[in-house]
Amino acid sequence: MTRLFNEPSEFADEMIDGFVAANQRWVRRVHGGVVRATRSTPGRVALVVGGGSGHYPAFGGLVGQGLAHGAALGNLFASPSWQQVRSVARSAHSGGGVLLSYGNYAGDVLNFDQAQAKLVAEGIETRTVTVTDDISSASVAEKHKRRGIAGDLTVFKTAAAASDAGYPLDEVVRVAEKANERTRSFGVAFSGCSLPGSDEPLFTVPEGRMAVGMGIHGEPGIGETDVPTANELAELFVASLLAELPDGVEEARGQRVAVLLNGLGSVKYEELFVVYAKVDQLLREAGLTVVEPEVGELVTSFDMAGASLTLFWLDDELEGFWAAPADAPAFKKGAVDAAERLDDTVLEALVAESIPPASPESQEAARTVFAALEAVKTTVDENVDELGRIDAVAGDGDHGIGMQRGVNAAVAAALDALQGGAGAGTLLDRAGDAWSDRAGGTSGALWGSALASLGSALTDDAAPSRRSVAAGVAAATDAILEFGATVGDKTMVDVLVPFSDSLTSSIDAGADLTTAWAAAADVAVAAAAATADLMPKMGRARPHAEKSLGTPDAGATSLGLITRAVADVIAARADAHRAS
Ligand SMILES: Nc1ncnc2c1ncn2[C@@H]1O[C@H](COP(=O)(O)OP(=O)(O)O)[C@@H](O)[C@H]1O
Ligand SMILES: O=C(COP(=O)(O)O)[C@@H](O)CO
Repeated sequence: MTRLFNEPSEFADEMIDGFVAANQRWVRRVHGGVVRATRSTPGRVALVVGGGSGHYPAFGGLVGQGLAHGAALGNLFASPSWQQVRSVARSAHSGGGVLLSYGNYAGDVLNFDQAQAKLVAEGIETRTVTVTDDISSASVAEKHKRRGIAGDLTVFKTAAAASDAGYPLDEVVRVAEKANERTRSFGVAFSGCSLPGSDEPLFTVPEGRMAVGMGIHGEPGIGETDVPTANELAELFVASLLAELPDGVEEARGQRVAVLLNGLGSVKYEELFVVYAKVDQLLREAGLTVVEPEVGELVTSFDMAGASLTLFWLDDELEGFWAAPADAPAFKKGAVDAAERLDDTVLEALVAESIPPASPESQEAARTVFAALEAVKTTVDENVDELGRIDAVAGDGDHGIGMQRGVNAAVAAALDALQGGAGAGTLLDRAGDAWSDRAGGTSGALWGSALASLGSALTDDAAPSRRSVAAGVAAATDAILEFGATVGDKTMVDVLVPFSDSLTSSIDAGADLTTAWAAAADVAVAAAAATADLMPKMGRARPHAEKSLGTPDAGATSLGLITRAVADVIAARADAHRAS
């Protein structure tokens, strides 16, 4: 369990502060994460990595010469927001384009993809390679769906070395994709982990048992056995990984492999070395040549007890890049050339954007929107634990705190906008931007997009009409549907679509906004409860499908609660107008 923390909600930020203070030789803080403290050669590809915090040395510990140029650092076990990724990429870019690389998790994909689209739109050539090395997480036929674990390191290391060799972006992508195809990992866990301030572990493994193939956020594995001896574990690791050769490798005998034996958080280095002795012996007996192995903590899962083995099947090109020098806080190899240190100028200072002019009617509407956001905040605060509990049944238990982080930031940004004279459109746009930036994860990206779309529909020009509100909700629904879920997948879409349909049809039938919204909120709350009967098909909950039957979806539940809270604000405003 985590013993040392101050305010749990501040843990990730305080951890990054300390990490940067202790590693100024290598890294500098930027909005959203860290970048190298040394100047990169102009025109070289910038490798930007990232993911949730709680996996140190992934991802900040892997920033430095010969490794990543920058890392976007999310909250604990939650992906960074697209704004964080974009900010780190802008700061790391030195004219040769950007390669985004990270483990294949739903929230990360969603946010890194959005960041990529924004970077491309502003003229920075950007590509992505996701890491999919965990062979327990999907079959070979679906290997593109696999999660990324310790294999992050081999992909990042070789991509960075290719960039240092002057390869252009297309070629760095080719090397990273080849490295990913040739990297295979297999992990086991002996205990779960507890996040700071939590009374309950996020997940557990029964005493004396070993979860085979469990993921680094407690995603279920492929089986459970009694805890084996160190030699038996080595045998399991090696046999499992030799049973699946990557494309382009016909037989194991005669191959050269880099080997990573990774501790997941609270297994001692000494234990790892005992396991490694047998791993090394077994690989040599199988006719493999081991090249520059690594034993230690490379990608962890907070204080989880467990380990993983990674085989990186080398060819001449990959071996050269694997062996190339690197100098990062948590990973060093050979000797890198001295590079010029950058000064401490704050990178990517957040420029406050001016508030565009708005009509008095839209400014008046902005006050109602602000009151609605405050009501959303109250509802989220009141339900934060329950939302976390629901999410923990099949997800990672952070939905409540993620929503809380998002709505707090949204209300603060909305207040700034209101004080600056914003109309309803701009206020919603600023609130959405702050929500996704601060919350990160899946729901942060979804809520950010939804508020921005609603804002575009309401504009700053006129008082919103009941028709423009319904059109705005429909636009927000379309924006969420862009993320790929459809009705029946057990997500917030199962609430948003019937809510929006009900609102539009009541208004088309002549209802006023108060009546139409209240009726639609009833539909939303009922639809949220009905998600209990569905099996999840998206996001973190997907692999836990059967566990989630009988429990509603967390994102659907919070949306149902929010529609009801906003209904009360709309009704109160209508009463006030009638009275005045
Ligand atoms: N593609 C998607 N489209 C719409 N909603 C989604 C999608 N993927 C996940 N969700 C919603 O996001 C919620 C998870 O949010 P949250 O727990 O805050 O994010 P994270 O999984 O990043 O921790 C789910 O309960 C579900 O309602
Ligand atoms: O947890 C992570 C990403 O999870 P999402 O739930 O998909 O946001 C992160 O730790 C891995 O980068």
